[in-house]
Amino acid sequence: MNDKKVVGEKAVEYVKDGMVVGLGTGSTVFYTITKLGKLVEEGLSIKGIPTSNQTEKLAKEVGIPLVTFNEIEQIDFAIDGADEVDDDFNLIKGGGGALLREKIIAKAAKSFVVIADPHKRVNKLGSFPLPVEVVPFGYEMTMKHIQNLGCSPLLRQNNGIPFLTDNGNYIFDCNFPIIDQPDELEKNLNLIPGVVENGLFVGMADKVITLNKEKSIIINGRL
Ligand SMILES: O=C[C@H](O)[C@H](O)[C@H](O)COP(=O)(O)O
Repeated sequence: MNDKKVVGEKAVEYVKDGMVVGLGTGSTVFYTITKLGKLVEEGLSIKGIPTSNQTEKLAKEVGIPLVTFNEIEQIDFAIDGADEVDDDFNLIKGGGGALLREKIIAKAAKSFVVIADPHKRVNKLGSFPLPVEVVPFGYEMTMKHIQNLGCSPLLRQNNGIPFLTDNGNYIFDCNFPIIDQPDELEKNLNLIPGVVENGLFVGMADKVITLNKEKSIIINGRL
């Protein structure tokens, strides 16, 4: 079994009948959502709230009933992947461009569980370029302000056309040197006019499910 499947399916064990479940985005949580779909078919009663159009489509395909924010008071449990996880369980997310909705859902969840194959574990964040979502208006100027924080921002593109998030925004992938103070950087980025959100998730993960070198499941965190 591949690593993503192992951690992705492990997270499902925390999902209980009656829960509203935040459904993350990406190739790891794909396995979580697929497995949840099977359990729903067998009688598990949950409602999902998706973090992207891609996840909404997948959840519908596998038969998970979905809700929107106007139908719920809170999210019981959110499950998502990450691009990097540091020793303090801070994350870089947004490799797939879904960081804004992912952060809204993680923040709204009573518990937020991250599933990460071992390659995602780092001592300090920063090897993976940090995704920063910006509004298209004035993005050239927004880029300069981001650059002044000490990175080289690269506008994410597909065949020469700017990548658009589900929210109609652009993404800058920002190469910072090692990120020593992710909490400070997260705040400073979000103070720039034009920045909608950035992919630093600081102090948000309650639990991280990963594998050790021997491929045994390791579960760390606060839950
Ligand atoms: O925007 C995408 C998300 O933040 C993903 O959770 C992250 O990129 C990890 O994705 P994957 O599980 O495909 O590595």
